Amino acid sequence: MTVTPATATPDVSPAPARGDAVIEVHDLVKRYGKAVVHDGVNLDVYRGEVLSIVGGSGSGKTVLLRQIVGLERPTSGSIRVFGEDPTRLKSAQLQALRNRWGLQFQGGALFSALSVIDNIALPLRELRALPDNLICQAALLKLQMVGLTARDADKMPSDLSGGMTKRVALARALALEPELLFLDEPTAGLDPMASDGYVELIRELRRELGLTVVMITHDLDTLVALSDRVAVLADHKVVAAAPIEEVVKVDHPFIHEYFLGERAQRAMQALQPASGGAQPGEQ
Ligand SMILES: Nc1ncnc2c1ncn2[C@@H]1O[C@H](COP(=O)(O)OP(=O)(O)OP(=O)(O)O)[C@@H](O)[C@H]1O
Repeated sequence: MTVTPATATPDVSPAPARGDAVIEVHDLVKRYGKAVVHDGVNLDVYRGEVLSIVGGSGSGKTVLLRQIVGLERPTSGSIRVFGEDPTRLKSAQLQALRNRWGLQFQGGALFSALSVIDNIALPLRELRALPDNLICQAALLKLQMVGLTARDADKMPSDLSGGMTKRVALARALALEPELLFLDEPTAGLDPMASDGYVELIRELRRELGLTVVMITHDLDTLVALSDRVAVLADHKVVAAAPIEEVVKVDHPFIHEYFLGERAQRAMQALQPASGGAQPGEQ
């Protein structure tokens, strides 16, 4: 694809819905004292899509995710996930809602004193709904799903490479068979091969499990390989939410800098059909 010079104005409307909206963020304002992080953020995430959030350092990507999953309260505005407002639910209802998503947060450390299999089994044990032998079997299945084997089950986190650690964290995020997966910088710190392997894994899981994925990433290769749409956070709002090909046409300084540099142009070449990069609507 040829990257067209930016011509349009900010605030591109979201692409047509591919499914119903799983996440709806409307007029979100978030302030810490006088410091404004979000000032009128609007964003919908549709069932089955991979939506990536990009933005400069400190633009509020993680704070947005933390509000969506109910770890922080918005100053004003509304957030709905599967039609529910996480900030207004009682703890049992919030837990039921949380069971519908998996989180792999940046530095989402494994518990160092627990083995790989016990880390993966933890969310299932917390539910107290299954006998332990079934929990172990379920955790083993998740381990295999992320490309590891039963031989890795008894390893301790300190024995794992960076790529394996991310895969175990992903297996734990998938333990409760979520419909929705949040990934914060999933490939940060991985070498290019491990990063490519991880991207391929997410693609397969998404295809096989029909997951909706919301991902924060600085890594353009990951962004291009996985995203159906990209939401750009700048000026305290979402200034574009659209397929990458449309986002790059938006006339905004951050978008110029981020998408139209030399490195970006190389990553964008992966969007050409022959390369097998993610095509909008790919399942
Ligand atoms: N609990 C908090 N109290 C006060 N300020 C906070 C708090 N959490 C985040 N912030 C501020 O909110 C802003 C957005 O932070 P956030 O971590 O969401 O940025 P980000 O876009 O994820 O950045 P990066 O790409 O560097 O990880 C930052 O200025 C940060 O200092």
